[in-house]
Amino acid sequence: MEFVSNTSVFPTPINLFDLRSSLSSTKDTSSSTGGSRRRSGKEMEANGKYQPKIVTGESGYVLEDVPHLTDYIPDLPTYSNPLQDNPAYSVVRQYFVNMGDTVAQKIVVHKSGPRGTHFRRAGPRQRVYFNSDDVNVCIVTCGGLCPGLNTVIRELVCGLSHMYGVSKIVGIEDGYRGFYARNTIPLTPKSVNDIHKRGGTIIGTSRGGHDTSKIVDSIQDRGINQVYIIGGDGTQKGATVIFEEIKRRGLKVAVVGIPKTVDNDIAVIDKSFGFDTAVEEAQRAINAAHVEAHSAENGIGVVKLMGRYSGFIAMYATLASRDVDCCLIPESPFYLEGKGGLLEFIEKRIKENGHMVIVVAEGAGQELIAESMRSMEHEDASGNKLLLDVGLWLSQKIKNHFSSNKKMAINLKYIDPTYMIRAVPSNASDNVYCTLLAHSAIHGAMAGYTGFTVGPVNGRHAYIPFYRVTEKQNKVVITDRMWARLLSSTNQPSFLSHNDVEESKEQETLT
Ligand SMILES: Nc1ncnc2c1ncn2[C@@H]1O[C@H](COP(=O)(O)OP(=O)(O)OP(=O)(O)O)[C@@H](O)[C@H]1O
Ligand SMILES: O=P(O)(O)OC[C@H]1O[C@](O)(CO)[C@@H](O)[C@@H]1O
Ligand SMILES: [Mg+2]
Repeated sequence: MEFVSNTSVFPTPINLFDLRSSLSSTKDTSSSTGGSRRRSGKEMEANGKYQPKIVTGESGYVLEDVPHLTDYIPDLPTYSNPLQDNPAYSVVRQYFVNMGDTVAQKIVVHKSGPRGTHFRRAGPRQRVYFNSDDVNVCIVTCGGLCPGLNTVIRELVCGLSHMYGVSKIVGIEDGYRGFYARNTIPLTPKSVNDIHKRGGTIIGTSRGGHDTSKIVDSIQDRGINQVYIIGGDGTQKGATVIFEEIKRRGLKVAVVGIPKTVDNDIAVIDKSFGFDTAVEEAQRAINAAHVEAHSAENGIGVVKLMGRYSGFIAMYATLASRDVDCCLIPESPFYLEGKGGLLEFIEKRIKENGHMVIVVAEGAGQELIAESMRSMEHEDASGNKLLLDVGLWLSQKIKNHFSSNKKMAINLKYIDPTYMIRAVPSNASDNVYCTLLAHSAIHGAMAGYTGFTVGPVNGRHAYIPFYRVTEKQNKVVITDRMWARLLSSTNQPSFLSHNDVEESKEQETLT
């Protein structure tokens, strides 16, 4: 069986045979939310922190379940789901999710291998734990911008209102600190009707300012009982401690995380919303760099894209464009000078083609820059390390290289579209994805689940415990096929020695 590696929590393996009847039940009854809820006694550590709900079954099946309000508030009343009287949904055959449905984390399996980790399938349940008239919702957005934030807000408001008849919904202004330092913004289907056409977030966002007790005081004082928190890995860590404090106080408040990251660095989920839009927008910058480079003698276009610790945007934008000669990401160390170095490659490519385009993710080569510049080790308000500008640094290094000894006259143009790619509204497919995320989040909260993040796992939306999306970041695996595809498409050097490759493979096996 697979155990989570988070050291602050200790999984409790539970045999599926004890729970099979409730897990496989097709009907949601007022006394059952699924088998795992019965184990509430085992779920608390001595310090009161959440302990993962692990259910094991035959052939190495593991369910990493999410908390439920009834884990710590017994005998909560249930209500029939208003969706069954909704003309749009009542006609759908099997609209309610079977209580035993789970989603596999790994879909490539072997005949004799274990079935592996599963998550509870997202979707509406026959019985809900909130009476629509009593629901009091708040929505907050935290961290950096991402295309689709407004769409998620819109779909939360419209979904709550149209599917469950909820009318008390407010936005918390400017991120976590807004809970205790700002007024709330009332949100109605009418007021959010057009917001998906705009970039940014209409309720504002911020970094830093997470004060757990002040936030939970504010939730309690306002009588809020469903909290939807949209944000990246830092935000989901913040949501975890809010959930723990709410549980410690014994409040009937569902805490739901909706993962947001333009960098696509959140683990477990297939892809984050806004990522596709960002990759598409990055094409415009790469095209411009290509046009400039192609039209000049020995033209070089350098494009810096976002990606603090994960180079997904740079990798996908490069693969999509086909005009890029070299892509540099944080996960793949490179070096400039000497045999097999970047400068040698640039010289060769310019001689061959007369121009070239380089895409660099903002987190690439940070150790190299720190070696040649005095690093100040600054952090932002959330404690994220502030990066040195790799695009400017690289451009200067290339210029210096070619001007030294009058090697070759080059024409270099540096394009930095980083904020432009995340400030745009989401594209069509991201809009649909945001709708599904919002709806899955609403169904989960109404069904009494809490302390979870929602997201697609192998194409199926699932409820994922917070610790699984915060324990590690999603990164490009440079020994995977995708990075190999990129290397073969750009024909750039891998900058890796045999030892580096072996080390990287070892690390991947350990995680
Ligand atoms: N370990 C933590 N515990 C509690 N709160 C946290 C933690 N880490 C970050 N936060 C809070 O979460 C919010 C967002 O964090 P952060 O600025 O790191 O953005 P993020 O959610 O990771 O999104 P992005 O992808 O834009 O970086 C901030 O208000 C920050 O104070
Ligand atoms: O300037 P800000 O708002 O702190 O955001 C910059 C960071 O945010 C991200 O876009 C993640 O949201 C990173 O790619 C980037 O480093
Ligand atoms: Mg982050």
